[in-house]
Amino acid sequence: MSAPARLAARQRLWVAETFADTVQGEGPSIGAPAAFIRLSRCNLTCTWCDTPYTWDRSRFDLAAESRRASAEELASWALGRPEELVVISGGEPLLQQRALVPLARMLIEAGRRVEIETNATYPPAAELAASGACFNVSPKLAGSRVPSALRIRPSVLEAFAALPTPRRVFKFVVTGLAELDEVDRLVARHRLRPVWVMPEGTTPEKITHGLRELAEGAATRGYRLGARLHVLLWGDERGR
Ligand SMILES: Nc1nc2[nH]cc(C(=O)O)c2c(=O)[nH]1
Ligand code: SF4
Ligand SMILES: [Mg+2]
Repeated sequence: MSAPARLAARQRLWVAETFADTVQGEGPSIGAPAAFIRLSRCNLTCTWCDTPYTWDRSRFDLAAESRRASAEELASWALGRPEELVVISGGEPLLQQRALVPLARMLIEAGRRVEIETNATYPPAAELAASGACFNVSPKLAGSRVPSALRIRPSVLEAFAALPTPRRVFKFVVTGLAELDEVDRLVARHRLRPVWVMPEGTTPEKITHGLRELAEGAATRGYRLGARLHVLLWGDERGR
């Protein structure tokens, strides 16, 4: 490793948890065995968020819910695992994207695939986009109850849309059939393709019900239906 690379590898990130022995539950790699690095902190406050321990100071002690770890330490944990896919989620991982660059690079150089889950409010830095990581870009809808100006950033959507197709997909958590019209408007306005929609929910029953509700509307629009497979398998279990 060169001296600048060694320095970069020492950059530290706020981490909520690392876990493996699971599958990527969302998006194009659904079903793939995956190791997860969940970063702490988020800039949004979605009502239905299933990881409030990464951001909600009113309910959680974030100092107790997170630790600082270097990019090198996190890469070494993931490279000690057999899973080929490493998913970096949060929280909002792009809040810490400077330190994500060396992490993504180390993983990809070692032959891993990296997917970054993002809420589409921060544009990807050129170095991160060039690292070979793929982005599962998930803009939030009105059902999140986050004010529109905070959750929809047109220039960010356009920056992701400008990346080569295999590097990013757009993914929407939908709380009901009516929200597909809102997805349509965003998709048309910012030319977002390919699109995955998946039902909101933290129980297998709710996901199954949501899938049935969305199936026809998604197919008509040419959207892919995503299950949130980990919820079908393990419900709301943490670390899955
Ligand atoms: N298995 C599993 N797959 C996931 N894909 C995206 C997740 C996320 O929390 O962003 C997630 C998660 O929490 N678990
Ligand atoms: S953007 Fe994601 S992590 Fe942040 S509050 Fe919304 S659902 Fe939770
Ligand atoms: Mg999750």
